[in-house]
Amino acid sequence: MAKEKKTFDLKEYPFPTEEIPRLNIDNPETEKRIAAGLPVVITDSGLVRSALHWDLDYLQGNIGDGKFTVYKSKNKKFQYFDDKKVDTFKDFEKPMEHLDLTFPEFVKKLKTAKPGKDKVYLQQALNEGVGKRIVADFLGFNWSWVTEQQKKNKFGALTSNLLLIGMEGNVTPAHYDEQENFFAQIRGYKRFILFHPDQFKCMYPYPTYHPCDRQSQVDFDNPDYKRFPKFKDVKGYETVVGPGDVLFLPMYWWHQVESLPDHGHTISVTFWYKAGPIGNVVYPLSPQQKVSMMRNLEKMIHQALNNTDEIPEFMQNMVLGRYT
Ligand SMILES: CCC[C@@H](CC(=O)O)C(=O)C(=O)O
Ligand SMILES: [Zn+2]
Repeated sequence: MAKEKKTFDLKEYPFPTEEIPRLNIDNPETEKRIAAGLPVVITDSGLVRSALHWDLDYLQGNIGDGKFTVYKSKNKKFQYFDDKKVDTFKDFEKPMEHLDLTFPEFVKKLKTAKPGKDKVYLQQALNEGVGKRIVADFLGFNWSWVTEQQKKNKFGALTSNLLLIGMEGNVTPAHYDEQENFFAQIRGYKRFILFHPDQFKCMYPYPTYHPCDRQSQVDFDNPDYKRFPKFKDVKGYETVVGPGDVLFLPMYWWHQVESLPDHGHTISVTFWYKAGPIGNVVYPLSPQQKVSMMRNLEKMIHQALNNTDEIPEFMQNMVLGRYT
């Protein structure tokens, strides 16, 4: 008997979205969508079956006494920034604070956080430092399936399995990644809002040399349509993933991710894969290839000018009145 469809009270955004298909791992459509670079929620994969019992107590008892990367945010947003680029932007204000905490210190902060006060988000790559029961759980992941997907789709190497433990209401604002991602949900519910790479023109990412490279400048809660007029034309896809669900999140697809309010803290694990080898170029170029080209051109101009202050005028001189 099919599981009754869970319904959620979701915040309305000012753009239309379509539902991302939820397909069983054995449905032939599932692998077709992965091969086509289309998002799909894969049910009954068992990818993280050996971790579905993970909760804060179990993890605290078994994950080890090392330090974990935890971000703290004054609001609900956890916008990634590249520390290595911070000093190229003197007046850059870090959107969140990086703490290194033991697991018990993290759990205490998570449990004592006051509504509307600081929120915390643990984001730590699973590595050999974890306790042996966690290692056993990790080895129990459905590696044969995900490795088969990696090979079939000619993905590059597995780069990391990031453990994510977020408070309800936490938001990772819209951005894209340059890796393929099988996102496994273990506990709680996360809303994913995705946009096709061809929506780049509506998403206005920061410049590549900015600490928030790959992140959209648009504040979804208060869009500035003067600065970002095309955002009003954006069209998205969305889904809510729950325990056992795996979302295939293709490289360069934009996504905003929210730990649903009123559903408790969330636990997730990512399976990030490098891009595969570039085959022969086929025209017309894909939106993903055009994003990659824009990135390379921006980086080249930044390097050649060797002065970030000169870049805006250089870019405008090249385009305004000539290609506009
Ligand atoms: C640091 C990674 C955060 C994650 C989104 C989320 O679960 O909050 C994401 O963006 C991804 O898996 O690509
Ligand atoms: Zn991401």
